[in-house]
Formats: sequence, structure tokens, C-alpha cells
Amino acid sequence: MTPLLTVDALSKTFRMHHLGQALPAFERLSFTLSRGEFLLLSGPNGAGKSTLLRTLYRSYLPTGGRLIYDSEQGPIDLATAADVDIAHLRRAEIGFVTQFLIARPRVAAEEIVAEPLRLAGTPRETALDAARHWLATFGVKPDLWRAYPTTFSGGEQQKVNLARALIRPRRLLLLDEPTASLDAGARAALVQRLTELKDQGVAMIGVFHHPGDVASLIDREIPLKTKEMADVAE
Ligand SMILES: Nc1ncnc2c1ncn2[C@@H]1O[C@H](COP(=O)(O)OP(=O)(O)OP(=O)(O)O)[C@@H](O)[C@H]1O
Repeated sequence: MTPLLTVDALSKTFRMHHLGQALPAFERLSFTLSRGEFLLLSGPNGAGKSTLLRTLYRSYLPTGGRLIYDSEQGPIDLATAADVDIAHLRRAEIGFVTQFLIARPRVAAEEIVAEPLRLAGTPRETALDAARHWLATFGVKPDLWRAYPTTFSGGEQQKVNLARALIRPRRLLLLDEPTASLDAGARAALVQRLTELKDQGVAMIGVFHHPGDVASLIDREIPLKTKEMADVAE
């Protein structure tokens, strides 16, 4: 079966023009990801883990290599796809789960969480019911559901973010330290949700501050090295 994602000799180098320097985050990385598979990205600080996830989401353009994603409409190279196609994939197929909520002023938590379903055409009340379900699942108190997350604590904001990111099933989930400041109850709820999604065939690739949280999900590990480690190994 064709892999969902084929990463082929992928490189990302940051060019810091003001310093006249180039900083390679990773070079010629190759791996595949199949449906229902969970890949753990590991490596020390600065090894390029977040940069790789952002490159897969096309927040960063790679400086070399190919990123073939087997979309519902057929294979597409995420490295060269048009922005309009990337925007469609982000709405429909590829999710990015981080610890940071982009809270908007005067938009209630339940509206923020319901938005991905609303954009997919779900009627407002049905979407809000689902939003409340996921807010409750991740442990956001009911009296906060209609409040504005701009004033929430870091952990509360992260829970709203998770509810929003996971309310709709995706085919591919990119996870950047989604458990970072969660309490034990929310961590357990997240692992349960990720387990359900994996069982439904969702592929995931992620970085976890405490990989033990997701030990039961990990199929393979991709260790990334810093430039210094790579130089020593050569
Ligand atoms: N936008 C950017 N411009 C320039 N350099 C960057 C940029 N983003 C990341 N880097 C550099 O790329 C390297 C990899 O950073 P990245 O954040 O991907 O590492 P990481 O493995 O996720 O680290 P951590 O475990 O600390 O989160 C670092 O040396 C960082 O300074």
C-alpha cells in the first residue's frame, strides 16, 4: 500500500541574512509514514524537531527534497504545492496540534472549538454540542465555555486548543508537544483520543516532552541530531 507520507531527502536550512550565515536544521531526511502509524520524533534541543513538523505543515518551505502526501485527491508534493491546495489540505486532511492557542479577542471558547466543524458545514448547534463535549473531555470547566480564552491560564488555553484541533478527524496529525503543560487528567484524555484516532487509521508524527505519555502508541522513532552531533559522527 502507498504510504500516506513519503519524505525523500528533505532538507531545511535557515538563511540568516543579517549574520551572513546559513543554519541547517536537518539535511536529507528520508522516511515514510503509513495510515494508522505513529512516529515519535526525538533528539536534543535544537535538533530540528519543530522545524520538521512546520515543514511538513508547509509553514516553512523546505530547501531541498520531496514531501509526497497521498491526499484524498491523489499524490501531491507538499514542498511545491500551490498555497490554495495547502489551505484545502489544512482544512480537510492535515491537522497541526500545538500547545499554543491563538486566542482571538471576544470569541468564546466554545465558538473557537466549534469552528472547524462549522467550516466543514456542520450546523451551529450541533457543532457547539460537539465543542462542549470535547471541552468537558479535556477538563475545561463549564463556566469557562462561553468565556474568552484570552484570559485563560496556560493549561486552560492548551485544553481549548486540543479540543479545537481534535474535534474533527484528520488523515494526518502533526503533534508538537501537545502535552507540555497539561494536568494528568487532560493528558490521559488526550492519549485516549489519540488512541481512538490511530485505531481509525489516522497517521501521526509528533514530539513529546515526556514520550512515556504516549508509549502505548509509538510504532517507530526518528532520532534527529544537531549539526554538532552529525559532524562528530562523520
Ligand atoms: N525561524 C527560524 N529562523 C532561524 N533559525 C531557526 C528558526 N527556527 C528554528 N531555527 C533554528 O533551527 C534549529 C532547530 O530548531 P527547532 O526549534 O526545530 O529544534 P527542536 O528540536 O524543536 O528543539 P526543542 O527541543 O528545543 O524544541 C535551531 O538551531 C533553531 O535555532
